[in-house]
Amino acid sequence: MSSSYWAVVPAAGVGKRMEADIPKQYLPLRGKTVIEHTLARLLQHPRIQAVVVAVSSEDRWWSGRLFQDNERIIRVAGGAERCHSVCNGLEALMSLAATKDWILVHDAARPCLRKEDIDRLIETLHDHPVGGLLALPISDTVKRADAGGTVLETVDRKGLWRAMTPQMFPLAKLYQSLREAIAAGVQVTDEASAMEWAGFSPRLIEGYSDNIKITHPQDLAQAEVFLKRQERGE
Ligand SMILES: Nc1ccn([C@@H]2O[C@H](COP(=O)(O)OP(=O)(O)OP(=O)(O)O)[C@@H](O)[C@H]2O)c(=O)n1
Ligand SMILES: C[C@](O)(CO)[C@H](O)COP(=O)(O)O
Repeated sequence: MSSSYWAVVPAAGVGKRMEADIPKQYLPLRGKTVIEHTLARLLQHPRIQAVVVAVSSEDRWWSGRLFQDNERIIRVAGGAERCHSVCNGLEALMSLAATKDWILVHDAARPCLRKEDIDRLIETLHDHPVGGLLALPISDTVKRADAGGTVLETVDRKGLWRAMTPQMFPLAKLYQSLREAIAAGVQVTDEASAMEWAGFSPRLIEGYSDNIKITHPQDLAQAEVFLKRQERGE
């Protein structure tokens, strides 16, 4: 029997680095909010059953959004860190999905995700023993610096990639790995690092470079440009 595909969207952050008055996932972007673009990209994909969104309990912006009454959107409480928010989403799916169903975890702050990238993840990983994630090989020279910005060393970039999302793993394995890594005090900044800690080797899949995470103020204008280009079919 073929597996189903579900999405978990961590959307409970405050966006400190964005230096905005509201959480960055609710900032305006080409006539909608950032999160509305992100959720639309996932909901429009025919293979994705439903999207579990982790929203902060202090969130004042979610209610009244376009998706509030969408039956393919399940809201759960966010957590103190991104990994806790994702864990809460996975916990909700444990009573809805099969243990081997594939979960695509995607940041609310990445609104430029293309259907082709979701297609590539599913086509490449649907029968993979572990799962994997979208990523970009690093093409710049990489420096390590001290807190004051003084270069300490140039890092060999051979084999180095930047992780993006979605990150796609089987529900039960991901949920268990994430909970155990968190319990062990591991710094878990993405789902793949929890799977790696559990001894699995995720597969990296090169994605589009416009799948940026809106993190700093200038990223919003960049996302505007990328969405405009995508609308023109570029
Ligand atoms: N406790 C948290 C923290 C972050 N996130 C989500 O995880 C994604 C990626 O995290 P990041 O870009 O770090 O968002 P913030 O934590 O909001 O940003 P900052 O670190 O600048 O505050 C975002 O969609 C964010 O909403 C979450 O669901 N729960
Ligand atoms: C998951 C992620 O987007 C992969 O690059 C990244 O780790 C999120 O990090 P953040 O510090 O929570 O933005």
